[in-house]
Amino acid sequence: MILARAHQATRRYGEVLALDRVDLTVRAGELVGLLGPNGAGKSTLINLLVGLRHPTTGRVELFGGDPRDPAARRALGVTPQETGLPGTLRVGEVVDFVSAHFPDPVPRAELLDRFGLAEQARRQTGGLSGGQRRRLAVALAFVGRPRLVILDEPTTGLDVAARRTLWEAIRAFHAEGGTVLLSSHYLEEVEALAQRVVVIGRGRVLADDTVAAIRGIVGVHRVSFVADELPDLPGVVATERTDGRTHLLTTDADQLVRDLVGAGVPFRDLEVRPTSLEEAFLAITDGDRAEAATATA
Ligand SMILES: Nc1ncnc2c1ncn2[C@@H]1O[C@H](COP(=O)(O)OP(=O)(O)OP(=O)(O)O)[C@@H](O)[C@H]1O
Repeated sequence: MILARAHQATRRYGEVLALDRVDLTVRAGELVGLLGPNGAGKSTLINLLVGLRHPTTGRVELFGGDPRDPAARRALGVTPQETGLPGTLRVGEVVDFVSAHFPDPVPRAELLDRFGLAEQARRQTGGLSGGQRRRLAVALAFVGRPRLVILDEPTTGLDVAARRTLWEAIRAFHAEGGTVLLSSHYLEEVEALAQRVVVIGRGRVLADDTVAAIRGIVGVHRVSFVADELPDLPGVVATERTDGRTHLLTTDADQLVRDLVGAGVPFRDLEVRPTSLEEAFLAITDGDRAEAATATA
């Protein structure tokens, strides 16, 4: 079942083409990561899907209806990139205020506990740290037991521990059958949470696939080991040396290991792993940039 959909959605802001014929489908039960550099169009796409903006051309649907129709947004939870909280209200009061809009809200204590805010229930939101405020803003998206949650860069500005608390809460929601679309700059975050990744660059969808497949598009592996001297080896894309280890990036790890053995290199602690999503992401967006430069030329 499709919960949110963009079909050939284009959005212009004057001269700026923020989204260019974007197709995106989010099905029930999915956890989809929206990944892209600054200005790629992630927030614009999210704003179309949640009904804050309308496409210049093309179509968007939410639960089969028009996102600008409040009825279509009933089972939606959203945390935009920037949110404001009334500074003099206590955390618990803010939760109660939002809860009052829903027929069967998550109990206050349960929600705050899930987002690591139980101890802050009586604190005024104006006195919270930036990270605590952000966690509260994200928690509010979950109050009404939505079927679909859309989060625009939920963990921006959070430290490692706070980010992990948020990841756990998102994972728990997904494990209970919830659907999530989240945008992120943190490639590590998308890798940790999402099954599917949609990579956006300059308003276009560059890739829409599993994390493994996105890595596969680039197909680069990292072969690392400890060795002193290295002969010239074919098929090495890049060489790095850190902490006494040599890291070779290659498109054919099997052949590279055969070559190392064949050349009699006395290596130890061999490790072969796929490149991180971050490396894949940089390769895709660099490719896109190169393509654009060629087109311009
Ligand atoms: N209200 C607006 N008026 C004019 N241009 C806009 C507006 N909103 C966004 N843009 C432009 O549209 C493009 C896409 O912006 P958008 O905020 O969607 O990107 P993003 O991927 O969310 O970026 P970031 O990761 O920096 O939040 C950018 O060039 C941005 O400057």
